[in-house]
Amino acid sequence: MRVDIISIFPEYFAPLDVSLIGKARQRGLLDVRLHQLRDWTHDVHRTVDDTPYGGGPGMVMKPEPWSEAIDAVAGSAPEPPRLVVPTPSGRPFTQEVALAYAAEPWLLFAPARYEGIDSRVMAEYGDRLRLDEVSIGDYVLAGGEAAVLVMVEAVARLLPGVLGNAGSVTDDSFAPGAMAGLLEGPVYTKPPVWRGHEVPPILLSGNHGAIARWRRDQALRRTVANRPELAARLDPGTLDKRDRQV
Ligand SMILES: Nc1ccccc1-c1cnco1
Repeated sequence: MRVDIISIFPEYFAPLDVSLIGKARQRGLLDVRLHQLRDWTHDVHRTVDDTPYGGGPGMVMKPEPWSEAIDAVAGSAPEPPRLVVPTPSGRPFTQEVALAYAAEPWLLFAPARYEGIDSRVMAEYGDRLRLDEVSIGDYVLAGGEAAVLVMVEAVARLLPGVLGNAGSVTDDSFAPGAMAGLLEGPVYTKPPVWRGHEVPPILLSGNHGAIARWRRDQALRRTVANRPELAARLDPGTLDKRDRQV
């Protein structure tokens, strides 16, 4: 997968050089290319923003640098990238969206600063680049760069070969499968007793069926406690009679 990111802060993406993503790039599983938006400005101040038409606070990112940058990166490629614009007013970025992105050969992220990008840019590229405006959550960030980091990590870990233990993907909280729709429950490792806290004995029992049952009970409890709206959506058919006792 190729990932292009256009930003006025390309240095923000240094974390993509390390850990899981860094290794995936070194192994050729992921091709991340960073671009400085200001390289497509033509004034001495390398201006990328201006005051909003209609008045109001803040500044809006000008359309010209973005269109020149997107054209330079995506060009007239026969198979153009999918354009992803992080915005608080976008549709929710979910594991389902991450899975859809992981199936794309090429993503182009356009993180904005200020009050956002002139909306004519989205109108210009909406169809040809299959524009997706997405939000990573209901909170206010200073810009879309942090959201791009979140999305690139969520997507890259789904790519074949990136995660060492393929099981990790299928065991995800939000991945399809036996734990589908449930939050992950508590996890433990050695030592068996730490500061007087014992590991739940069931986990040392070697009874894999009972362990799976216990883990599902714990996941269900945590989901009901922390995300009742997810618990409410669970398919009754997936809740066996013991689940209903939780
Ligand atoms: N708050 C923001 C400001 C600028 C660009 C994206 C966001 C965003 C994305 N998801 C939540 O917030």
